[in-house]
Amino acid sequence: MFRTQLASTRVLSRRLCATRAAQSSYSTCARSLVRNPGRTVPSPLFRFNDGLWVARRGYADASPTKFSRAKPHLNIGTIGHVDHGKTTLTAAITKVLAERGGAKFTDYAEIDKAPEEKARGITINSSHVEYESENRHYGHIDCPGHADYIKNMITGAAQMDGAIIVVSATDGQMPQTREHLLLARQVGVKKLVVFINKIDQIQDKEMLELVDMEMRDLLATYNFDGENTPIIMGSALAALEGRSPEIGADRIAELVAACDAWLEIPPRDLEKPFLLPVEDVFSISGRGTVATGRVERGVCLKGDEVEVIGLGDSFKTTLTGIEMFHKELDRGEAGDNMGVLLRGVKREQVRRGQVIVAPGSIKAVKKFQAQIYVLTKDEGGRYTPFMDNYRPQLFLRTADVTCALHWPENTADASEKMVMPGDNVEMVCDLVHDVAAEIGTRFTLREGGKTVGTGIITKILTHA
Ligand SMILES: Nc1nc2c(ncn2[C@@H]2O[C@H](COP(=O)(O)OP(=O)(O)OP(=O)(O)O)[C@@H](O)[C@H]2O)c(=O)[nH]1
Ligand SMILES: [Mg+2]
Repeated sequence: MFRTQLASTRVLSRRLCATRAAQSSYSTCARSLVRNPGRTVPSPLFRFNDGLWVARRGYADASPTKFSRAKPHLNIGTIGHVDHGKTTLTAAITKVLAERGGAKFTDYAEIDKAPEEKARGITINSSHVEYESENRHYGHIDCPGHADYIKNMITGAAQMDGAIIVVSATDGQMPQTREHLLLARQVGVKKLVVFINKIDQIQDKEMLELVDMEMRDLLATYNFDGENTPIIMGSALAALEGRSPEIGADRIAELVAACDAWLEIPPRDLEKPFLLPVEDVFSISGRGTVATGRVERGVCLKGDEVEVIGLGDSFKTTLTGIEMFHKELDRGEAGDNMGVLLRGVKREQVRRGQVIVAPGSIKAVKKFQAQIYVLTKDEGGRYTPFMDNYRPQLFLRTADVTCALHWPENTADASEKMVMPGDNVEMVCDLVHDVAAEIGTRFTLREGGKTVGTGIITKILTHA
């Protein structure tokens, strides 16, 4: 019985979405994507990384009110189809937690009038709120429009460790529910919590069961744990308006508890394997070859064995010295700007664009599939579309290599398909030289001195 119902709701929702998707993409495109005239972004919320502005981890230090490092921090956000209640839910969470002393209430209007941060032509448009549960401190991102979600997730502006996907019980899953799920998967979100919203409008209990079943199916389709993912049903609006706690505030509390229990804190930079992108190389007479750069992740100790990877030349060596500000150190860690002395290595063997890493922790790749956001002309990007075999420069960490963009295998009409400025596409990047990269590594595409796109690796196709 469920199956037939399922099929018919699917047909219905497919029809509904076509109209809705069209509406929403027009309205969000029309939203101000203004080109940035300057380069500085005077915001405590973002930092510049690999040519992109990304939300700072623990950005809430900037707010003197509540932030304390006593509780582990997690970045999350609300995702889901337009109008399903993401912003209402965000406001409701702060309201319910404010009553319990874990947040400052941020009302709907405050969240929805997101600050616009403009940098290097990419407009970042998202709202950050913070709150505390029993065990954790959360930074929470809500975006005002569908196009912003896509862009922010690909560029890394909305770096989420976990997410709350909001689905309206009245509509069930819709196109952007699916699109955001796919993107969440692509950008490395491992776990989600589902909030089925607007249950104040549903009389029929079976309808709720149906939405629950459909969501579990859909989660599994995108490789999330469909069986065990917590699904909470409630009404964000009831919680925000302080009525019917059995579907309002109590359900919000249940949602936060589910986030605490189910969403995992990813390993932090210091716990990850060592990686130093090479920025510059010197030869110091009597001592040997020194490579400099800023440690991206992990820790290194003097005497460690390391691997130099990328640009056609990968080999092992030993760190015989670590230096920072002309001082010798025994240990370097993520964030340090340092020089490392490499045993028995000639200057010509090491080049900017390679990485020095813990052996075996990353490989060089020549070809990968990526989710790419193509900047519009108002964002500083191209004026015209491009086709298969477009060849921009790809910037990844300190590497800068030419690449050819192709449609993935089995794409219909690949030779005629165009990519328009403003599009979000999945394409294959074929590099002229190999570089160290992995799933989740971000890069930018540039042409003639301007950024034309940004991307994130979703699948490795060929190792060097
Ligand atoms: N009846 C009812 N309406 C709700 C509930 N939650 C949200 N709404 C209404 O649904 C509409 C959309 O809510 P928003 O929170 O703006 O939805 P959104 O997902 O943030 O929308 P976009 O940001 O435009 O994608 C508003 O009119 C809300 O008042 C709920 O639990 N019950
Ligand atoms: Mg909203």
